[in-house]
Amino acid sequence: MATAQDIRPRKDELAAQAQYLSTSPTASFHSPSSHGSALQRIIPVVNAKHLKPFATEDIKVLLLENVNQAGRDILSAQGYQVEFLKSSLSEDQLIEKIRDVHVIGIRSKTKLSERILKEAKNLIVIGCFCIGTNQVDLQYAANHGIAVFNSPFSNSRSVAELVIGEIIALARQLGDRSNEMHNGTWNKVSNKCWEIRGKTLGIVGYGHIGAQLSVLAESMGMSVIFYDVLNLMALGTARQVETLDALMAEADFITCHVPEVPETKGMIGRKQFDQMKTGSYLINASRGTVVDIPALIDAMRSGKVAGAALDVYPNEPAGNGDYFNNDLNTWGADLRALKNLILTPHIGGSTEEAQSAIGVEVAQALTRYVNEGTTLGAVNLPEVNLRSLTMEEPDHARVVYIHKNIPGVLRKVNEIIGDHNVDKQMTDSRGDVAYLMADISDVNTTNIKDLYERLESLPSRIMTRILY
Ligand SMILES: NC(=O)C1=CN([C@@H]2O[C@H](COP(=O)(O)OP(=O)(O)OC[C@H]3O[C@@H](n4cnc5c(N)ncnc54)[C@H](O)[C@@H]3O)[C@@H](O)[C@H]2O)C=CC1
Ligand SMILES: O=C(O)CCC(=O)C(=O)O
Repeated sequence: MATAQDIRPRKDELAAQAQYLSTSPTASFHSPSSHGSALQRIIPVVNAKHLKPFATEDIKVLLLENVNQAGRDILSAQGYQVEFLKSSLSEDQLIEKIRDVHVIGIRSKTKLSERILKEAKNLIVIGCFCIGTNQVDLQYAANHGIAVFNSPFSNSRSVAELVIGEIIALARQLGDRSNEMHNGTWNKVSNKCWEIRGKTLGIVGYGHIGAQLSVLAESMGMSVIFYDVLNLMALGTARQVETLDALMAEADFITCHVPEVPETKGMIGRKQFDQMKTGSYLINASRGTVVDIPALIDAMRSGKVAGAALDVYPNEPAGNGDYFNNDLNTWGADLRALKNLILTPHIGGSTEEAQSAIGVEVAQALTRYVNEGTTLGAVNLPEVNLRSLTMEEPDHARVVYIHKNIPGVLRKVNEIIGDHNVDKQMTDSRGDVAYLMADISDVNTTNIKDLYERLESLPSRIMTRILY
């Protein structure tokens, strides 16, 4: 099994380095979930040396939840051993599998809790092939030197378009009319069917998706208001309101685009439904815990809410099949019986465009991290990057030292690597964890082994990797 200290000379791979030009996934003009980085680019270096940690055929990658082919191809092309599964796994199955792997790729269903990550002794990096990272214990991962990457906006447009479709479908009761026709019933009605022009859309969470939706909705003649914990620039003629209460009371259509965090759990509950205008509509394509579904059922039965669209649920099945029943969520049957309710199986980001873009973006981030130690775009570690080594620097090695953020560590590390020529070095910290990268020259495999062992023996050590 490959380990980080395995310093066998890598195969001679002189292929030019992939010319990554991806923007930093956390860079955004207003994203609150970004970690403060300005727009950063991975600048392609002519004649860059392709660093590798150890024999790449030893790197085991487990991809769950039908990760897109484009991403699978990038990882396989590196020579990694890639195992691909269409669905997610039960906790026990996952524990068995994760023990072995260095890289895991998931989407929104696989929960990487502390219990599971504790078993992942070889894991160095997690790729969330989606936006949300609430399914991963990010702090536990950081404290154990496991980097986490996601794709923060590649499926935003797909979600926004789905919501636009749903606004019209709800206003015109399209789901019900279509179901009736499928059952042979002709039911030509205009009662309580509306144009969306001139209606007010209330967006809860004005991030990547909310802002995109704002532009689309205005172009169809809607007025847009939004509520966000941050003070944000309103696009077009949209208007930020001070409170969620104000948004609930004013909007005709309310759509949720907040992350799953403790503050958003049950954010739309009985009190909020009471505040809504009678005959208004609710859409949730964020996370299932954001809306109190029994309260929604009551609000729809009473006529307060005239229609709703749900794409996400507190419990979602691991794979496709006949699972949307009361075993999954106790209120499943009550929900399914409601009129003018569009239920979709978490497909907000499920378009060909989004999935292949996400596949490429996350697979490239994983490859860069495994091969070069670059953390640009990581959601739980500081963002650290060094200019690439070139082919003219054959006896160089890159030291990656993830350590506890405590005083005195840099002095100790520099005592160790300072025996060699340190060409360049960068270090940054995030909370309790710090990440150091240094390129050193004129080192042979014996030096590298020695460096590795000395760094590993420091009490501050979380994880050491040497790439060359
Ligand atoms: N249905 C699906 O397939 C998909 C669902 N999602 C979900 O949508 C969520 C939003 O995605 P993005 O727009 O890309 O995220 P984002 O991070 O760009 O925006 C989220 C916005 O919510 C705001 N926010 C956070 N807590 C809040 C609170 N308590 N009250 C009001 N506003 C709050 C933030 O300030 C931010 O502006 C994701 O976290 C994910 O869970 C994302 C993609 C696909
Ligand atoms: O497509 C998926 O599996 C998950 C989409 C999603 O919810 C996300 O990107 O956060």
